[in-house]
Amino acid sequence: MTALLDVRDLVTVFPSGGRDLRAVDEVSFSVNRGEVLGLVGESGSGKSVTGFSLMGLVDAPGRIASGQILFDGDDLAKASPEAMRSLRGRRIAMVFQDPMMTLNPVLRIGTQMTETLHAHERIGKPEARARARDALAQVGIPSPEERLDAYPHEFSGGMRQRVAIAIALLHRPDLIIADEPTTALDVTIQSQIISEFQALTERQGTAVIWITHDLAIVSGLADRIAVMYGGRIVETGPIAEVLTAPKHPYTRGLIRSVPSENSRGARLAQIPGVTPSLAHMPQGCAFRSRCQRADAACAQRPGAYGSDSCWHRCFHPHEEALT
Ligand SMILES: Nc1ncnc2c1ncn2[C@@H]1O[C@H](COP(=O)(O)OP(=O)(O)OP(=O)(O)O)[C@@H](O)[C@H]1O
Repeated sequence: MTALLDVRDLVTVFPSGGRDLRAVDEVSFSVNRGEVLGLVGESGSGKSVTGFSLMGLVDAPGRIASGQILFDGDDLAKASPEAMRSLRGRRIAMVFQDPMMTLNPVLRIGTQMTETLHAHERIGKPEARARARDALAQVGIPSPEERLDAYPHEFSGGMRQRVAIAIALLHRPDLIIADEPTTALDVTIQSQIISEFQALTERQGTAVIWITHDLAIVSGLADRIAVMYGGRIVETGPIAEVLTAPKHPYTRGLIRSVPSENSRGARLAQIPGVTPSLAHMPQGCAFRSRCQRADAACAQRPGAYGSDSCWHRCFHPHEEALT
């Protein structure tokens, strides 16, 4: 089966001090139709910049320096700004941590939704309004007909994020990139929105890249996982396989730092040290400055070891399952 999205050796850079700093460094992964990929890593690991690269939304002077983003056969890394504008929202949509990245504060919700329907699908006003109302109802907005006439500030944070999700789903895109969409919300609302989002995307057959620093979120949500560190994917595979027998020391550290039922009250094992800044990324394996297994070999850049669908980048991988 050909993947819906096939990202190959993607490099996205931000120029600084006369150098191109690699925020995304030779990243490769694929997403099949209807599949959910969890893109996980600590703050600054390059998850959002990967998402923005796929959407053609990297802030200048940042740019995609090399690699391919094959989406349904077309290379988005080489697509014109016009082609990306036509694709965005319609075939690939993004939900951000802050819903105001999607919503225009001075326009009524209904106007925003019907304008995008008109622009992308050329449908008339009454039909667009009905579609917009149904989309709000689908994400659990009460009295959707009346709420179409409200402004974004008249919604609570959770409801505003629901509206942003409704807009992302409006054109039944093939792929949604969800960038920490529930992080700013309280835990109960968070889990409600996650399960509603999951049900809706499943019903529509939408593929999802779920970006998060929180492994607990993706463990119940994703089919596959890709773990990022220092702009690189260090391990990827089917979620159950990676979570039960993580090979990369960084993945193992992330899993150990997630609170579980059993660990309540116990000290969690934090990964010692901090993520190096882009300007000070170590040569070779980016994790080696924090890794207890690192030795001289790790000054070289590790290749991808394993199978096409399940691999890691480590010279000293763990072989045993987690206990
Ligand atoms: N517009 C920009 N200009 C310069 N550097 C940037 C820009 N955007 C991101 N970066 C840098 O790129 C690196 C990756 O950032 P990114 O936001 O993708 O990380 P992340 O894993 O999504 O973290 P978070 O969870 O905090 O959003 C960081 O070092 C960040 O400082």
